[in-house]
Amino acid sequence: MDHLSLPSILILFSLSIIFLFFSVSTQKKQSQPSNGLRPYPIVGDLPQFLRHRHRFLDWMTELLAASPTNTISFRRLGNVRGVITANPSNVEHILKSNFENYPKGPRFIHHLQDFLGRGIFNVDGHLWRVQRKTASFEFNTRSLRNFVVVNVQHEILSRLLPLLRKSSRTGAAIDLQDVLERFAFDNVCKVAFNEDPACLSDVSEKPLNLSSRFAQAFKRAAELSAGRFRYAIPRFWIITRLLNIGSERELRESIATVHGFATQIIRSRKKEKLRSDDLLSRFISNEDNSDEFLRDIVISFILAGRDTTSSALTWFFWLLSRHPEVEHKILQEISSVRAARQLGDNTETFEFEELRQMQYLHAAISEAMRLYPPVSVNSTMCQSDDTLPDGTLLKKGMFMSYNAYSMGRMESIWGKDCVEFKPERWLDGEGAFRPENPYRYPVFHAGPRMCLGKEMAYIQMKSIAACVLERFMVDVLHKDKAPEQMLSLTLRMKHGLSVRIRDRN
Ligand code: HEM
Repeated sequence: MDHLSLPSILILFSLSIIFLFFSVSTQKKQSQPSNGLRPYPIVGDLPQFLRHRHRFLDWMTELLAASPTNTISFRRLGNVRGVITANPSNVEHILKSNFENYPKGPRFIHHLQDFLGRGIFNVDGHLWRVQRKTASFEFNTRSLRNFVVVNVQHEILSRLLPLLRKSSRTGAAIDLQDVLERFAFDNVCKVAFNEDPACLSDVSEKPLNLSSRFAQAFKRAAELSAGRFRYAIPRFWIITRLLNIGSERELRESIATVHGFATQIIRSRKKEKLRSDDLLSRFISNEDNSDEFLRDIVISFILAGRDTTSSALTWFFWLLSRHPEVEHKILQEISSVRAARQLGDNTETFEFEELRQMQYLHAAISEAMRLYPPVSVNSTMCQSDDTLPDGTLLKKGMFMSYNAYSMGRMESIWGKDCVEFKPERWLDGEGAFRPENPYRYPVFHAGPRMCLGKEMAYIQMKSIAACVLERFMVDVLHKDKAPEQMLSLTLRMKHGLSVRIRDRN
């Protein structure tokens, strides 16, 4: 509050009163139910959203499951209207068949623009196509894949395993979510621009250098930018940004640190003319790309790869703690991969080909993401009036979202056992992994904008899971209580995942 001046307090106070007045005065005047939601005049479905905020995804799932076509419409304050679906035909329609009609749209882009600028994650149309073309070419090169494998192995051997070993000796509880987030950040920074923020190294041994300041600022900038989507009054953040107060002031400072650091690296890399296998070096070779453009690309990639794998693995380890039979099968698979090794090959981590052979582990991680998709809800904007395959009408300017979390829990897609954790559902008779249609399982998105880092993500997740489980037992504290969810840009555990590490031998 120390940044708030008197006029800004008055503005905030008046707006709160107006908002409260509308919420309370319209409580009794409910209109006809629409798909399970009862919109109030002016404030729309907002009171219901607020009431179920703490269990938002499960509430949405109940509504979507109760709707005959697994699709509902909603209306927020200020006549912001939209549709949410868990219906694969609708998802295919918006992400592929009628892709051009469903861009991210100005609302999404505006929220993240200060942070992401014109990076791939935050643009539509021509700007997106140009970045996508270069990026998808690079993501399909063997040299990038090797670069990822080597960096993952290095982070596991030099930081993750020593940290867990130390923790197993002391017996102290650690927050596994935090550890995995630090790992993912180090790793994606190496891949994006060959910088090592060393987030996972022992904090006590590390002075706060420029890259760790970058890491801290990046974390805050991502949290605060995501927070803009959660305002009860949409676009209210624009006022606090204008006044440069509260979280918007902190966001501005964090973004300045992130942008400054990235620009400095880009300039020195251009001057040195040193090339490596990271993504920045690959984009820099096109001399038409400005520093600002390169900065935006790098930041978008870091954001895309930062909290996604850590979110998936955190839920995976929690699910594993409740399913020892799955852990047992993973361990059997790891030992058979080890047993098949050539004599003299003693590397502690796993090569790409060995990871590829771990089909059951692949299934178990995919199954964890079915129940807890890192990007749980994703939104587009309808560009011109349209009708979805299930008959739902959409008007120009409405949101069109799909809910991957609910889709993972739809009986219509996965059958009666849809809420159970069963990696076997992904395997054929021979035990080989059977990929699912991406419109039924849009965990990595689908269609022309599908995630570019999927293979990179599996390399990272499988390497970590295999190396950790082979050596340690991960005892989750309070494992019988479902962790509270926190919906940021990714699905996180609100209070982290407290675990104790024990040496398996
Ligand atoms: C478990 C891990 C991951 C999951 C579940 C995941 C999921 C997704 C999803 C749902 C989208 C669509 C987002 C949107 O349109 O707003 C996306 C896009 C993207 N992902 Fe991933 N992702 C993962 C890891 C990664 C990694 C490690 C990278 C690489 C650094 C990456 C790079 C990208 C990029 C560049 C896009 C934008 C594609 C475009 O707009 O054309 N992802 N991802």
